[in-house]
Amino acid sequence: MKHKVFVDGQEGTTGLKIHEYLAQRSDIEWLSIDPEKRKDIAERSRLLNSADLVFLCLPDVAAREAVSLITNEHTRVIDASTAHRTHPDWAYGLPELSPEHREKIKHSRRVSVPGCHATGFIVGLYPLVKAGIVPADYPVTCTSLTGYSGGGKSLIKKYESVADGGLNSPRPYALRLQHKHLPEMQAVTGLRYPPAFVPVVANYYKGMGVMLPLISRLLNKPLSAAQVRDFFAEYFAAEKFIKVMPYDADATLEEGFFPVECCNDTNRIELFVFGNNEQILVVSRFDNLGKGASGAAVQCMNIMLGADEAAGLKS
Ligand SMILES: NC(=O)C1=CN([C@@H]2O[C@H](COP(=O)(O)OP(=O)(O)OC[C@H]3O[C@@H](n4cnc5c(N)ncnc54)[C@H](OP(=O)(O)O)[C@@H]3O)[C@@H](O)[C@H]2O)C=CC1
Ligand SMILES: CC(=O)N[C@@H](CCC(=O)OP(=O)(O)O)C(=O)O
Repeated sequence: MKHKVFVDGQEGTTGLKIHEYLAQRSDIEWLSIDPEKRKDIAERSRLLNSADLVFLCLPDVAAREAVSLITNEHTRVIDASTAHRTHPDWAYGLPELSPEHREKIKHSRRVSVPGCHATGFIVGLYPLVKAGIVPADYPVTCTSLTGYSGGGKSLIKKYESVADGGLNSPRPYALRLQHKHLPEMQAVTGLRYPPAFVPVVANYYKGMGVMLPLISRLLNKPLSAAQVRDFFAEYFAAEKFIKVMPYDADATLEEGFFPVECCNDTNRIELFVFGNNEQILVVSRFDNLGKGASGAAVQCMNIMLGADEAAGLKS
């Protein structure tokens, strides 16, 4: 039996990528919308209600609207937007966090795909808070480097338009420290206060490095960087898409510099721990359009449909 799948927002960055992932799948019947009608509410509504599963690859407002257009009990939804990530009735689409997260995704009719920055942050912090190593009131800071495709069609156009130019150097943004991923970062990890989070976008297409510094003596259990690395290795041992890198990871650097594009075109997160007995730096590296968006959405779909979780995805 084929599963009928519709992507609302099929012409966008995330939607096109999902199509790429699913085009060769023999278990999927693709319901396509006439590009001319992609914002026609009646046509969207017809397709949303005809599908077994829909991906919402839309701005938040349009994603909320799409959900309101679904009037049957059957259609299952995977939303790539920020709209439902902390909604208690929605599953958070990061199955690697715990068996409970994976189970909730499997049985849910509504799944929200994590934000790209949030993905790297939560993978590095959730296990440490859960184990009581990082206290819930820890003063967490984070800096995250992303390629410009993270900003969707409009940012891609801006970076790639010769006329605009002038975007060569990295640009920190969300400097009011109120980035839209903060609610999920705080809610999913169980932190008492939101982190001080600074994203930086730079002039390359895709690839992320999310950096989370910790000070050992401020932890509940003052582990060294090497011990934190071993903790992660055990925590994620069974996970196909999370690769905990060796502690002594200098060999993976380029003359001391950290390359952020090494996981591009995969659904893999590489988790590094650098540092010493006092200072710890947790870094996650992944493709913002892979595990940071479309790859994660397809992984959730696989879980929901009872298919091989890794089907069509590169680890
Ligand atoms: N890019 C990334 O790395 C990530 C993106 N996301 C999230 O996924 C969602 C999609 O992002 P992305 O693909 O990058 O965005 P894009 O801007 O590239 O694509 C969004 C698409 O939605 C279409 N659209 C807008 N409004 C409507 C509407 N009312 N009805 C139907 N279609 C509509 C747009 O149409 P048009 O073609 O006319 O512009 C466009 O094709 C966003 O919420 C984003 O925040 C999440 C994680 C990472
Ligand atoms: C470079 C850039 O602008 N990136 C986007 C994040 C992309 C993403 O994860 O968006 P969602 O929150 O919708 O998932 C931003 O920081 O807003």
